[in-house]
Amino acid sequence: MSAQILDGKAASAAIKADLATRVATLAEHGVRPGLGTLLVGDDPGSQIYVAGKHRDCAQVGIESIRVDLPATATQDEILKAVDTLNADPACTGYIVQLPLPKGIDENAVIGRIDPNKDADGLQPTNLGWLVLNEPAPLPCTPRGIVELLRWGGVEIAGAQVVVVGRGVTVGRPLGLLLTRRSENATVTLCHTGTRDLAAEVQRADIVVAAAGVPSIITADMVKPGAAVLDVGVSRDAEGKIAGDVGLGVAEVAGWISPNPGGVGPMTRAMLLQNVVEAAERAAGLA
Ligand SMILES: Nc1nc2c(c(=O)[nH]1)N[C@@H](CN(C=O)c1ccc(C(=O)N[C@@H](CCC(=O)O)C(=O)O)cc1)CN2
Repeated sequence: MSAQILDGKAASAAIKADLATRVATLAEHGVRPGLGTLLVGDDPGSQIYVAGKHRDCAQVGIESIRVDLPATATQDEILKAVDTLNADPACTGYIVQLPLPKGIDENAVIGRIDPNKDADGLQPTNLGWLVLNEPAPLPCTPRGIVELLRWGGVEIAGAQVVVVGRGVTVGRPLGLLLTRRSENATVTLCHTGTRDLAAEVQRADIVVAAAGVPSIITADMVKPGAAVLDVGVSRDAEGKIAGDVGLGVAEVAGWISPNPGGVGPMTRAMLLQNVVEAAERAAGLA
């Protein structure tokens, strides 16, 4: 068996085309959404992702505002930049690119974001709305994963999903999203304290690997026909991506997301979608 490809590039291109028409409609109502990014330091991966977000904005007609601070920026300087974005009327939504440099209190910075401008759905108020199942911007990678599964025709309702990794940008919110009534999956969240990872993965219909450990998911762990999504991004010395899913898994799985070209482009598309939806709500067009 060879797995069907969950092509995030193709799926995100269709989403972006739809968003471009919605941005044009907003323009007819005198509304121009603007996405801000705050990047601190020189992490090579973060530089690539932020540049991609600005390219995406240009493609769909969203204005973009880029704020870069050096790796030496203090907590106070970062909070000041957050306050400036909170106050900037041209910036209708923004993100603080993660991770922040060592020594910075990440939660304090995210907590300072105006929840109404939180394009990432990671501000504590919005994560709280997600727990309460109330409308709010959703975290981009989990939302992108759900959309990619739907796009590929993978049955989510009733599925046994194993998520590997309990990080705040992927694993934890993904568990909340997939267990909503509208998705209705059963989710097991695995992490470094999981006793027998292989046994958990072996009974999964859908595996989401977001551990950041190269090739942690091997072919012998995967149930034949399962959907396997690779969210892991480790980089070698040349900056080349090594995913969490090992060689040979594609021969066993029913669906597989490439990495790059799978969940990453969906993450970026969902960020644009959050920005457009917020602008539509504000304009009374939602
Ligand atoms: N504030 C946030 N920080 C981070 C998030 C997030 O959702 N919000 N998630 C990740 C990184 N991320 C988004 O910022 C992200 C990851 C990957 C991609 C992407 O398009 N990847 C490409 C490959 C690009 C490359 O060559 O490296 C792909 O998969 O095809 C976009 C965004 C951590 N931080």
